[in-house]
Amino acid sequence: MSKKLPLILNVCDPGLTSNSKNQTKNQIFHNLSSHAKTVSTDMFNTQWHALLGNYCPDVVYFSVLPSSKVNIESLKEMKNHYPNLLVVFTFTFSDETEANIFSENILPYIDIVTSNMIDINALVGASVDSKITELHLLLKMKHSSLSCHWLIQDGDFSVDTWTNWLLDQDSIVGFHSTYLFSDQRKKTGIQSETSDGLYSSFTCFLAHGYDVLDATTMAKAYTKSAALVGCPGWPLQIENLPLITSCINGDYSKKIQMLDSLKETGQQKTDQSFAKMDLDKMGLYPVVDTIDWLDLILKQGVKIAQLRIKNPEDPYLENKIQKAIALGEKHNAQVFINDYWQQAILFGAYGVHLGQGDLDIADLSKIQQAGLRLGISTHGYYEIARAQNIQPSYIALGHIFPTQTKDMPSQPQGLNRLNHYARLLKGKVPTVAIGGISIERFTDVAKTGVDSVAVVSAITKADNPEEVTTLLLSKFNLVKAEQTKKSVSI
Ligand SMILES: Cc1ncc(COP(=O)(O)OP(=O)(O)O)c(N)n1
Ligand SMILES: Cc1ncsc1CCOP(=O)(O)O
Ligand SMILES: [Mg+2]
Repeated sequence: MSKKLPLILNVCDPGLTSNSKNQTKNQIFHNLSSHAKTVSTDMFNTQWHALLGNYCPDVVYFSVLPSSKVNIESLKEMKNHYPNLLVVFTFTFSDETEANIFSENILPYIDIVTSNMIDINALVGASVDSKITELHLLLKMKHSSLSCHWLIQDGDFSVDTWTNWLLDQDSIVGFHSTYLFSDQRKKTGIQSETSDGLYSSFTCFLAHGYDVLDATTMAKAYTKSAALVGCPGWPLQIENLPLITSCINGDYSKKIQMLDSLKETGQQKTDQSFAKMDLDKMGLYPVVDTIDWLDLILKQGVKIAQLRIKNPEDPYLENKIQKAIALGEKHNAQVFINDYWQQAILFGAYGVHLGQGDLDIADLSKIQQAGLRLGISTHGYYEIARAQNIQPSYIALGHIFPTQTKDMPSQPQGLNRLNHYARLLKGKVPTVAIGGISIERFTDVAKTGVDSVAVVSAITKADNPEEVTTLLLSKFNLVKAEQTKKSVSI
């Protein structure tokens, strides 16, 4: 059965429903495997109920229109009937009256406002050269009770850098793309990132079910490849991912901000990259919590594994970490220590695995300078872009399927997304898939092209763990052999 394509209800000014701007938008929707139904504001105002009933859109996108053209009652009723329906609104400032209508009547029903810096500055009465932190403060003061996101487009022609800011009540995230007047760019003749392209692709990714951070990251990658090659498809080039900076009051550490700002000031990528993995020793990646388990799997020929002890009060923690390192050396295997980066440095581990929260407290420069490998957990495009800034030894992608082993705040990614991530990162940084990977699902996961497949319960809950370990090792080798055969015959 074919999957229904995401649908966007595109509401715009009556005179603009069939103009060339809308054709460009429709092309973007098409390139990104979405459908759009374009209607005028008049039609939305009078027939929103029937439109929503007939088309069941994933996102309603108010693209080019003055705020005063939207019937507030229709908008309000729609949001009351469909509270989970995402509403994106592109705000353009024309005069104070329009701005007041937008702030007072429209904004309460909008999930994401897309706009450019000049219009948002005008909306809140900020000067044109105000810093993003000042703008954030003014927005918070003016709209303190609101929980929507603001995606703001900014650009600097003089350095050919195009920045988007994603603001909410608590954080500012910057997404920067630099073109440096590239030759490819000159060929396409596209002078700047077009905000229409950015907002339309952003809306598409939302309709596909990505969250605002992932959708912004992907829209930046999409518009960058559009400027470079003209008419791109799904974002599959890691070079086009934006540089992510300036997370304040958010979840991210000063350490990562420091790495980001080092990059911003032109620090060479290679200066900070973490030690490399031995790719030939990736493959089945068991994650276990005791030395006995580690011993068992390494004896079966596993060459990459992790010691993951979740009790920091374990009285034998240091002893176990030392034993894990020694076992790795004995079996010539790449053994990672989960979480305890200081002990891993102290005892000379092969590598450390850190999740997004761990990155807040770890000293990444110390890990890198000690020559340890670093693996980082990610759960989508935004975190992949951030992890890529850090240049880790591998990027873990998860969780792929529902798992009983760890409480996950995010949704399972599924094989389709994993396929895209694996293609995006192939040849750039080694990848590890993790989460809910059973014996039955193992081959399909390996076939996505990831370098390693991490499992916990598939081995630790098995009746015969030794047998399952050898089975999974051979399953991985089989897929790898088929992939090598294919790449040779192409
Ligand atoms: C290979 C691999 N991928 C992901 C994780 C999860 O790390 P994290 O998000 O820090 O969660 P904990 O494992 O610490 O609970 C991992 N350990 N290994
Ligand atoms: C540690 C971890 N990180 C993301 S999912 C997961 C647990 C995976 O365990 P299982 O293979 O049993 O689903
Ligand atoms: Mg962790």
